[in-house]
Amino acid sequence: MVAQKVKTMFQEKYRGVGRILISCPDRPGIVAAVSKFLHENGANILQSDQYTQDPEGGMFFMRIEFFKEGLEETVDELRRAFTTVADQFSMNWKITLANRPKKMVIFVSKEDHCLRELLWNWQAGDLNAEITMVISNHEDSRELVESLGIPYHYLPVTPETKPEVEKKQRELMEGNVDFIVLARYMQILSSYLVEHFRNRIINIHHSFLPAFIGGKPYDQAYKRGVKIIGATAHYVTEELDAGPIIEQDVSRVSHRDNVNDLKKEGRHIERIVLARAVKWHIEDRILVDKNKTVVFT
Ligand SMILES: Nc1nc2c(c(=O)[nH]1)N[C@@H](CN(C=O)c1ccc(C(=O)N[C@@H](CCC(=O)O)C(=O)O)cc1)CN2
Repeated sequence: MVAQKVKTMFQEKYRGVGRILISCPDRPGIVAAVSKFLHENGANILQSDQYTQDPEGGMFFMRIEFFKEGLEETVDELRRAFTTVADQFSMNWKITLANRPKKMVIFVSKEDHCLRELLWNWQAGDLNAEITMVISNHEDSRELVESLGIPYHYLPVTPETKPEVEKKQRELMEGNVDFIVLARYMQILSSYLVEHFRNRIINIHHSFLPAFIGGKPYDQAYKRGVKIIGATAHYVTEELDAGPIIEQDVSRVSHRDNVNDLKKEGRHIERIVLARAVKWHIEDRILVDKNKTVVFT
């Protein structure tokens, strides 16, 4: 069973590995205090990244990956102990377990190239996640998804039924989701979902934002006569395609390309950009600062 094989592999590979993600007002002594805390609590730093916006007094961002024997059994005690350091520096922080797979729910409509990329990466063992279900407003991907033993929920949507459908989506995911990926899901989410999953819904927009927001971006790009097309992975906010950007990439096109040529080239970029963003989210590499991100790759 693919799911169990993926889960077991990561549990062994990342046993005892934890991550601390921190954002706080910058001031001297933060790195020293966090390093001292980890040393005093029997943890060994494996990787440390930090970034300060403005030495004159901006925000400070940090991601530390560490090893501590028996972490899985003592992580709650470590979190309680860290509050002293966190309070001293007014930190926004979290400590996560690298070997606990995040529960990922994928939303898809008819276009399945991004879904397929995520499933392929997951099967290959590159995504430490448990795909707990796929939700779609079309039946097209049911056979593919269920062939991998993943539950598939078909929930057609109209403007009139959207509120009750979103309520059903929330009910289906309850207790079974850490984050959502919109893999070319062509429905605008209401604040009912967006607020509940703040900075935990990743969308792939098929343009190089902020260009060509909204529907049919390739048609917009073709009409504009662009020489570059792109894709953008971002966290979903109430405002369409305006959330914190996580990853982008581009590709050259020319006057010889029609709209379908743009879409065909665009599908390659969309898949790669979304997979990168999902992997970074799973690995706790993304910190959100207002409407921007800091990504520690
Ligand atoms: N609250 C948000 N929801 C969604 C976002 C977002 O940024 N905020 N991104 C979109 C993805 N998207 C482009 O990438 C997009 C999807 C759908 C539409 C749209 O006009 N949908 C219509 C219905 C269209 C149909 O039924 O075929 C609608 O929802 O009324 C525009 C852009 C995902 N959701």
